[in-house]
Amino acid sequence: MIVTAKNICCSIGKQSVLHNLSFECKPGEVTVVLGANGAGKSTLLRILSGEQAPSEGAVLLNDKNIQTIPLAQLACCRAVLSQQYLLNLPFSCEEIVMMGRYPHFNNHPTRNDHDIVQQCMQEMQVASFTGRLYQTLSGGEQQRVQMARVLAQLCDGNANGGTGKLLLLDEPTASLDCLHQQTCLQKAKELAQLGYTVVVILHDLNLAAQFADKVILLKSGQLVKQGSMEEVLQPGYIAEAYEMEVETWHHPDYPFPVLVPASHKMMSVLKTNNKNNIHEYDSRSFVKG
Ligand SMILES: Nc1ncnc2c1ncn2[C@@H]1O[C@H](COP(=O)(O)OP(=O)(O)OP(=O)(O)O)[C@@H](O)[C@H]1O
Repeated sequence: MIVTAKNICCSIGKQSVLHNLSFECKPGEVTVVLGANGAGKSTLLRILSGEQAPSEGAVLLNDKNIQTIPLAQLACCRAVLSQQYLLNLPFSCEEIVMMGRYPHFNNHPTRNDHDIVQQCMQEMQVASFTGRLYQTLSGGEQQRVQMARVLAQLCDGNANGGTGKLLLLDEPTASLDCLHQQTCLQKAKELAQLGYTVVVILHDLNLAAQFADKVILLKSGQLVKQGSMEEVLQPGYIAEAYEMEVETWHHPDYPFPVLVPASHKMMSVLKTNNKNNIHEYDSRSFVKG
């Protein structure tokens, strides 16, 4: 599914939150939205999901204005992981994941729905929480259950094709440990490779470097830069968006750069090329093991 944002503007009261944003998110790609706190990332995601209408401009899904697509139809092809889920009712974990299947059945879930719930719980490593009350889980465990729910919403069982599906994730790794950050974004990448269109808000520049095909970098609701990961994750653009200096390090064994705050230099293991603020490791300086 091609997602086209056309001249998106959003005002809340007198505050202009998003200014004239235009971009395209394509199937097969993970698009990462970056920007400082308050830059407008979550507002943009709500507009891309159809939950909120822009003040001006439009979001098109395969050339169709998302605001004209019936909710029941939208729920079968796009899933959203929001930042926070406050829940006061005593649902079990599998009941939460089953909520992702609600758009797909009328009164009772089928065997296929139950199978998909189990499969998605296994993929997010939450199958062992079956029978547990959701509220009794830790923050990161709850986040993984919510991720299983959005996967279940878009899953179509054995076929598992991704054509025509849109996955929107707002800081999916915020509460996750480093292993589960990798599991979660690896899953997002796999789904993109199956043909899903995936949009992820992240704060960690290094996770963005590792998983993004495309990056949209915002500052105060305006586009700083959009393009491939290599084009956008440049010290100059990062400084503009975050008012923080970073350095970009490259290692010959890794296809993506490492971004570090400029104050934390490891001069002993670096060969410095200050011209572009880019550093290259001397790999012989590292001892494996
Ligand atoms: N309902 C609202 N009423 C007033 N201001 C709002 C409302 N929703 C968002 N804003 C403001 O709009 C701006 C963008 O908010 P948004 O949540 O999109 O930022 P964000 O980039 O997702 O931030 P963060 O990284 O902190 O999650 C912020 O300044 C926020 O205070």
